[in-house]
Amino acid sequence: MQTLHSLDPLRRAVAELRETGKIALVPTMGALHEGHLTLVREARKRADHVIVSIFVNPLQFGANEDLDKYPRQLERDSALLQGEGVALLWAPTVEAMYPQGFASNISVQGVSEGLCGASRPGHFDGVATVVCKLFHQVLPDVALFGEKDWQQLAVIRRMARDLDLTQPHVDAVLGVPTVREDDGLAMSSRNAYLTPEQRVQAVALPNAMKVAIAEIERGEPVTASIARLGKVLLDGGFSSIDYAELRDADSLALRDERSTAPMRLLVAARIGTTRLIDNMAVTGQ
Ligand SMILES: Nc1ncnc2c1ncn2[C@@H]1O[C@H](COP(=O)(O)OP(=O)(O)OP(=O)(O)O)[C@@H](O)[C@H]1O
Ligand SMILES: CC(C)(CO)[C@@H](O)C(=O)[O-]
Ligand code: BAL
Repeated sequence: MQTLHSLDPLRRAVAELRETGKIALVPTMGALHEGHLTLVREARKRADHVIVSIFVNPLQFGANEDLDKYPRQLERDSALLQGEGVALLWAPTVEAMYPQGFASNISVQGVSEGLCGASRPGHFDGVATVVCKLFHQVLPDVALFGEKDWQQLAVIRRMARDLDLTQPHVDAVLGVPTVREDDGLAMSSRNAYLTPEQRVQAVALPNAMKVAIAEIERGEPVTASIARLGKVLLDGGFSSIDYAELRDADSLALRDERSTAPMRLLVAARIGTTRLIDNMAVTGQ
């Protein structure tokens, strides 16, 4: 596996790989876990060469967020990716990604608004801008993202369609189902911030979501179920709820009572200062 940190060698390496087959891109911020490795394994099934990017993207962190303390473990991550048969690790420096004077921004309207877009202003502009750059740098045939970050996936799909990133080089933006710990907590690099006690409490998030979904699917009023979900989390050690909302799964539009489109329950909540997100399908609406 090659590891590259600047753009010219990356372009040369990508051109060489493309001569011998299809390329899949898996963008990450590192501190890899089984969720990321599942994306890599899915990528290997869909292309001849897998390129993984590791870049803790300053543009997508708010002023009071965890950019400085975000875990950086390049050596460990590199060994894991080597073991998964990855062809190339693209780990650009901040200067390589954002050269002096960088002044551009990709902003996706609609799907970026509300949910994480409301609690993390500017976050999805940062995500869209870096992912757009990654697509242009690597020109992948397929790019894979986790459903754990459901709204992010929707933003990237919208951007890829709007900016023609899916033609001619990028065939697909592929979502991969959320990989969970044995107790049901969605794997996330930020789980490492949890104290042992908070880690035990954190499982209330998927559990309370499953209860709320069962209630909603039985036809109980959505608002009451979501209010109970919030109370269970706050009683169980969570410090605040950023949002808990039922949305149209694809457009992320607010739920329309008469719609039969697939729905998604999306939640973001904090334990101490650690912010956890999760989302699950709601059927039978
Ligand atoms: N549990 C998971 N299952 C499937 N995909 C995941 C999971 N966790 C992360 N991913 C996906 O991996 C990619 C890189 O995510 P990232 O590096 O931000 O990891 P993360 O665990 O989501 O970190 P964070 O704690 O910062 O949210 C994204 O497409 C993300 O959706
Ligand atoms: C897609 C991404 C790599 C862009 O920085 C990031 O938001 C992430 O890891 O989910
Ligand atoms: N996993 C999404 C990236 C972020 O939280 O900044």
